[in-house]
Amino acid sequence: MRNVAVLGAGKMGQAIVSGLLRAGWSGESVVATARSAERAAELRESYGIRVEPNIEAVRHADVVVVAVKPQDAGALLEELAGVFDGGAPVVSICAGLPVAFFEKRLPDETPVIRAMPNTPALVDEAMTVLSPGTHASAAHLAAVEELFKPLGRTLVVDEKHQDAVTAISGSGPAYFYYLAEAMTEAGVLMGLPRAIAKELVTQTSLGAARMLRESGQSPVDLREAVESPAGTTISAVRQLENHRARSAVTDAIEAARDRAREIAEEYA
Ligand SMILES: NC(=O)C1=CN([C@@H]2O[C@H](COP(=O)(O)OP(=O)(O)OC[C@H]3O[C@@H](n4cnc5c(N)ncnc54)[C@H](O)[C@@H]3O)[C@@H](O)[C@H]2O)C=CC1
Ligand SMILES: O=C(O)[C@@H]1CCC=N1
Repeated sequence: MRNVAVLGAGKMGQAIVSGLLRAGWSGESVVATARSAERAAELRESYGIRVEPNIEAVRHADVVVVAVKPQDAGALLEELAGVFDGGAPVVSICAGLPVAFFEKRLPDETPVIRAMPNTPALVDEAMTVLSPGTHASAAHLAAVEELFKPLGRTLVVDEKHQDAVTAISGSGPAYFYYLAEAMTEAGVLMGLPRAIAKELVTQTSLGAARMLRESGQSPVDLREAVESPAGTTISAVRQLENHRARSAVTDAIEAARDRAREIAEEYA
């Protein structure tokens, strides 16, 4: 693939663009679209990429990434009707919207791939999960996977899992930031300077994430190794259990999954 078009380069689209450029794509090969002239200028200046109207952007694209909000996807596809011939694979990162939403609105046999990345793409640590649509061949899927690989890790799952994926890894960074915020505030409450509390939380998050990745141990084993008998950690964990934190996490993630399902129904 030589040319990629990112339609609707907002927060996630911009993260993808920045990752592609770090991976060696030239500014000439990446075209983005934006709704305002200010945003277009900002993208051109920051990344040296081309910013064009949607109908121009798709013309020479070898892959088209739809990165608008789900509620804007229908209007965007209407704009492309009669212009986009369906020759290039279309990758949707829209939460909730099924492959069928795109297949219904794009030319017959357009290869569509549903993808769920996350914002750590900005530091090449994204989790991107891909699901091929009806007309996406193994070659299309492999090419799109190659596109996302430099941004972090990739996985392929059946589309039926995408709402759960969205709830876990798509939204997931926000849950960690929420915990990081709460831990930092707790440090400040106990008298730590905010900058020190933040550094403690940040390094502890990184260390814990690397242990999960590199130790081969389960989260339970890793937690038990920190919990000394009658020690400090078990006292904290008892409070988390008392406050039903595990149940809150499960309910929160189910709510994200349910919202993805609602989005599909709202915009079908
Ligand atoms: N923010 C996140 O962490 C993640 C977001 N997503 C998905 O990515 C998509 C975008 O989300 P964000 O980047 O957070 O939203 P955003 O609002 O920052 O970006 C969307 C951009 O699309 C632009 N846009 C809308 N209609 C347009 C059109 N017709 N032509 C050109 N530009 C248009 C908007 O002006 C905006 O800049 C959503 O569908 C979301 O579900 C997926 C994974 C993670
Ligand atoms: O909150 C959202 O709807 C998007 C999808 C996953 C992350 N952000």
